[in-house]
Amino acid sequence: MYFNSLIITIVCTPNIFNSDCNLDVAAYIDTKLDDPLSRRDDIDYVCEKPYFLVGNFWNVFSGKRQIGKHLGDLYRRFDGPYFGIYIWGKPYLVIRSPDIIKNITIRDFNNFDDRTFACDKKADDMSGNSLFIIRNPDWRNIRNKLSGIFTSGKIKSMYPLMVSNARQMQRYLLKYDKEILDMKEVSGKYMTDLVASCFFGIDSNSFDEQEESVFRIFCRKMLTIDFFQSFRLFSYFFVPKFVYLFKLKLLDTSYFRQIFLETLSEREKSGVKRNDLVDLLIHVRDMFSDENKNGTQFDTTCMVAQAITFFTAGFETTSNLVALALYEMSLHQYWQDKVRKEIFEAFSDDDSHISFEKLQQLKYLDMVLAETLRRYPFGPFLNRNCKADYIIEETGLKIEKGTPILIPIDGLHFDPHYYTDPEKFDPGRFEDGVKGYTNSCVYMPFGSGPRNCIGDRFGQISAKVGLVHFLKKYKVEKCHLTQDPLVLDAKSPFMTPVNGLHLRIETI
Ligand code: HEM
Repeated sequence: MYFNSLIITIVCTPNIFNSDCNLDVAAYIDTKLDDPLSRRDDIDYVCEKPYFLVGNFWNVFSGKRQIGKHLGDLYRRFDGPYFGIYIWGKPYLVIRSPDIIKNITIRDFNNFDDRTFACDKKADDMSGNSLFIIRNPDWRNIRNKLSGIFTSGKIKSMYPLMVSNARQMQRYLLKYDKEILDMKEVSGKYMTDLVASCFFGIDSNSFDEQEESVFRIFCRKMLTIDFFQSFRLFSYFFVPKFVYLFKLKLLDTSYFRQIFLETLSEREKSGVKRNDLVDLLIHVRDMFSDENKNGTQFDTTCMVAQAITFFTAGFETTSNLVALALYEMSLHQYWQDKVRKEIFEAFSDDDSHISFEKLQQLKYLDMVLAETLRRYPFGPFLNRNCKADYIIEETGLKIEKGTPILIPIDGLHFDPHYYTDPEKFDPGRFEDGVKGYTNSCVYMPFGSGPRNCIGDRFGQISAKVGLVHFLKKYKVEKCHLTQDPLVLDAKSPFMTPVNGLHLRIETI
């Protein structure tokens, strides 16, 4: 017992790393650790026994378990509305109850409107201005300005660009009839070209086999998780002090910044319009050019930061979704046939294209995507910072100001209370859509509340365009290189397969 307390004291000491660490919560969790799985009579609160420095994340830091799955494991070990864990000496409150999640992310959002990530404009003006990371009041100001950027109408005007990219993928695949391909790489190329044309206004020609596209090389480089990248990501997520101390940049985005600025200057000189994100951001910047309140002017730096954010937040998430949907359909041919039949029926008589409107009516494709996102939510947990002391009314627990909150999406998505036979790939469970599940906060692949994903519609439409064009011409099958069950990359904070996704493709 004494040893436990000693360890906890040492574990809590590295608050030098976390000036905003909430010591009261730490003390509260300490009192519970004599019997880590015990409960207090008055409140339903249990916590995990932490280890020196790594807290409850040894499996994650040692590369044994993907972070989302690890949080899911913890979720499954406990019941009750929440539990506590330590990460790098800092206490976190993990919420299990959908009702409390709803209150935190929606009803009482004003008290939880920031994420817990490091945000330092001086260390990194790109991530420091990014919508994903920026804190309030700046976030609210920028999100309001961007609210109209991904409406159905705006996405529709980018639809021809998306279709043109999907056709390039179709043509490229012709050469690989009856061969095994890494579909993660193919969907990566498709999404690279799509974001390059829709967000940066350039053709990146990733399917050109003569010479690898420079844009694609930089995309891959930026997203490769080596030791330093892991350290940087980890610091941004869990040890903000390192970011401020070492002036760490979240990502090396200098190439993308240069490309965006070149396109911007060309557009401004020529006045040419392409209905893409560059045009939309120019419009937002010009519309608010007079405003200079709160230091959140939407200037060129802020504009470039959003373009890079949309690119980083949208590219890998969507290409992952495309590849994983194909993977699941290769294992479940019944669903592949059902979706393909629906696609054939939706194409126009001349067989050349599917309209933007019809794309939205593909019910079985929607169900397959919803189920794929349930099984593999790219960002497997949400996080929120508690702005001021807050009482959970259901239980009376006081969450102290500054406490970081985690919402374990994997845990909820695989909870048999909410999903019958959760391990089974069953798109049929979404026959009536996802709304019921989303409203009750048990389905959150795009997050929850006002700080949810701003690009969810863009991501889903881009994925659908790619899949429709793929399935119209090709079948996918499992082969001897296909992982079954799928192995997730434990080194990545995101739910992405390790070593690609190899499938056999065949022309129809
Ligand atoms: C399948 C595709 C995608 C998935 C699964 C996904 C998932 C998510 C999740 C889980 C969040 C956190 C939400 C929260 O904390 O409540 C998020 C935020 C965000 N996503 Fe996505 N996303 C996808 C596509 C996109 C695309 C295509 C874009 C840009 C065009 C985008 C831009 C963003 C941004 C900017 C945020 C931060 C929003 C804010 O803080 O205001 N995402 N996304």
